[in-house]
Formats: sequence, structure tokens, C-alpha cells
Amino acid sequence: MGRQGVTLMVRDSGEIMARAPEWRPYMGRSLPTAPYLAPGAPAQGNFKRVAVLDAVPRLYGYRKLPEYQLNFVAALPLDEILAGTARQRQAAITTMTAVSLALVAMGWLILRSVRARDRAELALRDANRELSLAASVFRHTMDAVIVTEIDGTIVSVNPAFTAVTGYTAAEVVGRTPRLLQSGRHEPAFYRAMFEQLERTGHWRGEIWNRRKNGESYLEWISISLVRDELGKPLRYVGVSNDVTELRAGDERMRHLAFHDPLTGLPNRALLLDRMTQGINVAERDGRGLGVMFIDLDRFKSINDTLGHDVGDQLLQQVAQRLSHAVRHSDTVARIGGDEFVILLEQVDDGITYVNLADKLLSSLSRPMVLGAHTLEVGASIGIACYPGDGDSAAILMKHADAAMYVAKAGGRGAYQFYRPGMTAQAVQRTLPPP
Ligand SMILES: Nc1nc2c(ncn2[C@@H]2O[C@H](COP(=O)(O)OP(=O)(O)OP(=O)(O)O)[C@@H](O)[C@H]2O)c(=O)[nH]1
Repeated sequence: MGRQGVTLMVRDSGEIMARAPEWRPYMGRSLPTAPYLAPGAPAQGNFKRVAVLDAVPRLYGYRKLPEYQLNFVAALPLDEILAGTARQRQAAITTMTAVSLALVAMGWLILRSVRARDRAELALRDANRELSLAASVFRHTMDAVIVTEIDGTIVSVNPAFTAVTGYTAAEVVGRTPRLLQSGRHEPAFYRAMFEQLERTGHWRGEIWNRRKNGESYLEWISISLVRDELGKPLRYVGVSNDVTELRAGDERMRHLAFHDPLTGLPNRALLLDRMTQGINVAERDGRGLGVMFIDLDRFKSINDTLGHDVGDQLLQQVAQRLSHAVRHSDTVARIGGDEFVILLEQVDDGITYVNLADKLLSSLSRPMVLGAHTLEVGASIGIACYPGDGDSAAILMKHADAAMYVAKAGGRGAYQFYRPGMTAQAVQRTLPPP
């Protein structure tokens, strides 16, 4: 490039990014008036000018690189060009062009590597951000998380795991989840779980486990098999929730829906359900089944004279006495006010009803101590039997009710088997007088 030839890389703003030779004194200086920076300047060209920076008159060649906002410039001093022959001038111009192209290529390579570095930094930053997000979720989620090797060795647990089980990470890492086993599941349960995990990569369900303090708890867990990039099994990750309370709440709700809150006995819905099932079994096995409808005698007067609370206590005692009088397999239900029903299954002869009815009446007639009061209560019982008196729960209930009304009408404190025609009698009794 001769003694005073130069090459430059200049931003569109005019700032010098690179200069050869002697780049240091010129770095960061500006060439705002350069012709190639003028608006509308051609993409490449030549011009003659006295250099702003060192006052040397030169012939300039440039090429613009608009996508990078850069300009590549090469210049030779005019006196060197004019002093030479035509051949020398041509050689100088060729050299200038070659140098300027080399500069363009160099600048492009620099830019490309800068861009690649920026992209790599961005990707790394994204990956780090995702990692720290995952770590934060692991730390703060309310779900207990456990990560194990494929052989079951625990690699990591989160704080929620510690909150549920009572075990810190230091206490469980290196051990296996077997330390949580409650003993409530058969080995076949775990075998089936791992068989499905190996086959499908997932298992979810409920497991009874044991906390460090020995207490059993029910967890809902979802376990996934994690594979590496080549598809090789790498880890198991389990995410679980303690659902013991939830399940207890469900049980309470279910119990409320099918039981009488005052006595704890099955209510009408549960009684009818059991009766329907019982009838199916009785039909299949050719066995008998019976319904005893029990209504307390003059219970209203106890309420009216001693108050509703005493009436409640009496109903609770009646419930206990009825329950003690029957077999475990029989159902004692309270279906309303002072009305109780006993469902007797697998009864093949009428004497069973007679014996039980006597037993119930004598049991209820024994004095009941309710706080400061000692009371005696009687009851009337109607009995309807399957299959003779009806083949559905509704009909058996209706007929037992009718028989009970007949027992009441006969003077109370007695039992009565259903006979055809009793229903009409009972209806008449409940109708208002004409
Ligand atoms: N303490 C209490 N009383 C109830 C409850 N449910 C209904 N009762 C009352 O139970 C009484 C039922 O009376 P009835 O069966 O109609 O009449 P009774 O006095 O028993 O007369 P008979 O059945 O004809 O012998 C009514 O006074 C109801 O208010 C309850 O949960 N607690």
C-alpha cells in the first residue's frame, strides 16, 4: 500500500473501527464528512480527497456493507500514484481493490464470529434461566418431589417431601423409597407398579406410606421414567400429594350422605340400596329376607313434656338397643323422626321374625336413663317378608309400614305381619276424617 496508503473500517456513524497501518491513534475517532457516509452514497466508489486525519491527499476506494452499517475503505496517496507509471498505477489500483475485498471478508468473518458468540451467550443465558426456574419450582412447589436412580437409589428430594414425610434430604439420599413403605400394600402391588412403569414409562395412583414419626398417610403420586437423549432409562421422578385429609373429608361426606347424623345409623337411601342388593342375593340363592318397620309409641309426648334434647337422647339410646339386638349382617336404619327399619337377610322361617320382634319390644321397654329422667318407651312393629309380601324394596317397605299401622291401631306395643288388605287399612287411617 506504499508508504502512506491506508485501509479503514468505518461505521455508518463515522466512527473508525479499524485502520491499517497505525490503528491505535485513530481508533474511536470520527469521519462524519466522508463521502461514502453521505445519504444516498453509492454502494461502492472512488473519490479523491485530502485526508481529514493526517492531511495527506489520497485516492480512495470504498465499499459499503449496509446490513452491518459498515464501510470498508482503501486509499493511496496521490503523489505515489502520480509518480508511478501507468502500470504502477494499475498495480496500485489492483492492490487497493484486493485489500478492500480482503477487508470486507475479514470484517464479515469478525461479524460472523461476534454474532455466533452472541447467539451462544443467549442460548446459555436461556438455558441458565430455565435451570434456575426449574430449581425454584423444585424448591417452592407444594408437591413432594423425589428423584431416584433406575435402581431406586434416592438422588434428590425437595422441601415439600421433607414437610410431608419428616425426612430431610440428607436422611434419604442414597437410600430407597422402601423406607417409606407402610406395610399396607402387598408385594404384588409394587410389582404391578414397576411392571407398568417399565412398559409405559408412567404410573399414577394412591399409595399408603409411613412418615418418619410412624404415622401412615395416603399419597397420590405420579411417577415418570426419565430417559437420556439416546432413550436409555436414566431416572424416576415422583411427584406426590398427601391426600389423607382429603380422603377423610370424602369419607365424611359419603358417610353424611348415607347416614343419620343423630344416631349414626344408615339412612333411608343406604337402607334401600342394601335392600335392593339383598333382594338380588335372596333371589339368586333362593333365600328369605325381611323388613321390620319400627315406630316408637307416643314419642311426641316425650318431646313435648321433656324437650327435644331429651327426645334426641332417647332416639340415640333406641338406636343402640336395636343395633345390639340384631346380627352383624343385619341393617338397622333410621328413616325419619321416630321411625326405624331393620333389614334381616338370609332368614328362612317366620319364627326368626317372631323371636326378634319379641326381643326388640322387650329391649325397648326396659327403662332408659336420660340425664335426670328415667323413661320407658314402647314401639309398634310391622313385618313384611320377601318373596311372599313383595319383590322390591319399595313394596316391602310399604307393606311393613302398613303392618306397623295395624299394630298401632291394635293398641301399640306389639308386632304385626303384613297381610293383603292392610295397605288399604293404613291408607284409610292416614286420611283425614270425611
Ligand atoms: N327429639 C326429636 N324428635 C323428633 C325428631 N324427628 C321427629 N321428631 C318428633 O317425633 C315425633 C313423631 O311423632 P309421631 O310418630 O307422629 O307420633 P307419636 O307420638 O310417636 O305417636 P304414635 O306414633 O302414634 O304412637 C314428632 O313429635 C316429631 O316432631 C328428632 O330428630 N328429634
